[in-house]
Amino acid sequence: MTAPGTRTGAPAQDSDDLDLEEALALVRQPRDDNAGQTPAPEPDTNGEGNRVTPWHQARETAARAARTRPRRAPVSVPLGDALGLVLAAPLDALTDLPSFDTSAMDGWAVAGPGPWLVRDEAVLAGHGLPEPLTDGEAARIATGARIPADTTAVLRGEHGHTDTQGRLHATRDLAHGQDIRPRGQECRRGDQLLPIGTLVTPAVLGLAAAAGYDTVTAVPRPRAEVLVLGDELLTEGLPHDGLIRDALGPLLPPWLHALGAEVVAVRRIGDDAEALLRAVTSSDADLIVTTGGTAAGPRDHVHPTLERIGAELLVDGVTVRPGHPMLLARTKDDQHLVGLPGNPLAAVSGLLTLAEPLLRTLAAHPAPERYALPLTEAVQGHPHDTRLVPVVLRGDCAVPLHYNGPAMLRGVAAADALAVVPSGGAPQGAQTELLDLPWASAGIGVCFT
Ligand SMILES: Nc1nc2c(c(=O)[nH]1)N[C@H]1C(S)=C(S)[C@@H](COP(=O)(O)OP(=O)(O)OC[C@H]3O[C@@H](n4cnc5c(N)ncnc54)[C@H](O)[C@@H]3O)O[C@H]1N2
Ligand code: MOO
Repeated sequence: MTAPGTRTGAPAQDSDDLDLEEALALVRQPRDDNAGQTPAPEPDTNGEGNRVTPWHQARETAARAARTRPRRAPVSVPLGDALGLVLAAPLDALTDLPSFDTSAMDGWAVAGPGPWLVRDEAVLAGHGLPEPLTDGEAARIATGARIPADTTAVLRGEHGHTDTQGRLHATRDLAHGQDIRPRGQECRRGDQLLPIGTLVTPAVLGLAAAAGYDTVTAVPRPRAEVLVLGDELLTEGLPHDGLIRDALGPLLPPWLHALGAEVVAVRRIGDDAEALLRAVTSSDADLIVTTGGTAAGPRDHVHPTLERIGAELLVDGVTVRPGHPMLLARTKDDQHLVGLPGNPLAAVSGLLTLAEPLLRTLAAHPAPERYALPLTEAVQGHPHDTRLVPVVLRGDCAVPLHYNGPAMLRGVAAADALAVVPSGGAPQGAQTELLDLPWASAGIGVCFT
């Protein structure tokens, strides 16, 4: 990645403590009313007195957590379902490619020097072996058709003409072997075309099919289960009477899929501690993702549930805004739970901070290249936490978006990436690390099917 951004000296007010309008204006008009004051000391505990994890470290912990368990056995997957998986076995050619000598052009297969007598029957692609040519003979041939035995070259249609006696003449010099693709030109049967660990892209699917595969051997998608908590959530219609629409039920499954997971279930648990306990203990998913209930309110059941089942808390709070109450726990030897905060942008922050590295390891995806771009505007920082701020990419710059409050999706819905703004903020022009969003990256994540 390019050099990280310079930090501004001006500590900023925590965006969570600002009122709505101030929060909206944060990026537009960086505040400097704290300039010159001593920054608040770095807090290292959450509300429970436990250590919180720095943002970069939280991502590394999540990536490493999944390495402690054996990877699930490779699976054989039909080509139509393999997009976005990673090869668990090398792709060795099952055939020579091309598998027979083939014409590279529409024209005539010719034998020996011209002029040639043209045979009546044409040679078409997809047909059986044509009759051999005799010296001085030509046959009309299509691109991709099998070359008749004893053919010395293919003359392109635009480079030949027939005279009044029906003899074919070349209008250009014709080299021996010209426009014949010999069998095995691209590979021989058994050649390794792609190594283990290759991401299955559309091009890989095409190559696998060409090389004779109906299925590929791949790392299976890790199975994820989503548990949506909260009694206040509606699944349809307009918000009313203090109830709001569930934004995370629709957001998470396709996003998790883009991160490499197979979402096996989405369950709505409400604020029912016993239902949450049952759902967690009965799940055989590799990853359970909960939404809401991470804080310490009377209805926040995630921590007590993890305590009841003796789960190991690997990350309990992260120095990132939004999303700092996010958590990662090991619930069984081969199962993790990511607790996403209920505020929707905070949940996105948790998804990218904890679920993405964990799933990346489980799915054997390569880590994305870290990169940075300059910001078109200064971005206000948190005094001691990293901020994740939605941006759009324009040319070689990142343009911060304004609707970036923890409860807002308006910014991220228009964004290409999240800017990783260090504590203290980033001035205009600062090179700032970016996390691409799956629909905007050039990677396979763009495929949501
Ligand atoms: N006393 C404190 N209160 C809070 C703190 C704190 O440090 N001390 N942290 C705040 C922060 S920051 C966040 S983030 C939230 C985290 O809360 P929870 O994870 O416990 O989430 P809930 O309380 O269940 O919900 C928070 C908020 O989000 C709405 N929500 C929940 N689920 C959804 C959903 N699926 N779709 C749309 N919106 C959802 C919910 O209605 C609440 O408005 O805690 C703060 N409080
Ligand atoms: O800052 Mo919370 O973590 O609202 O998202």
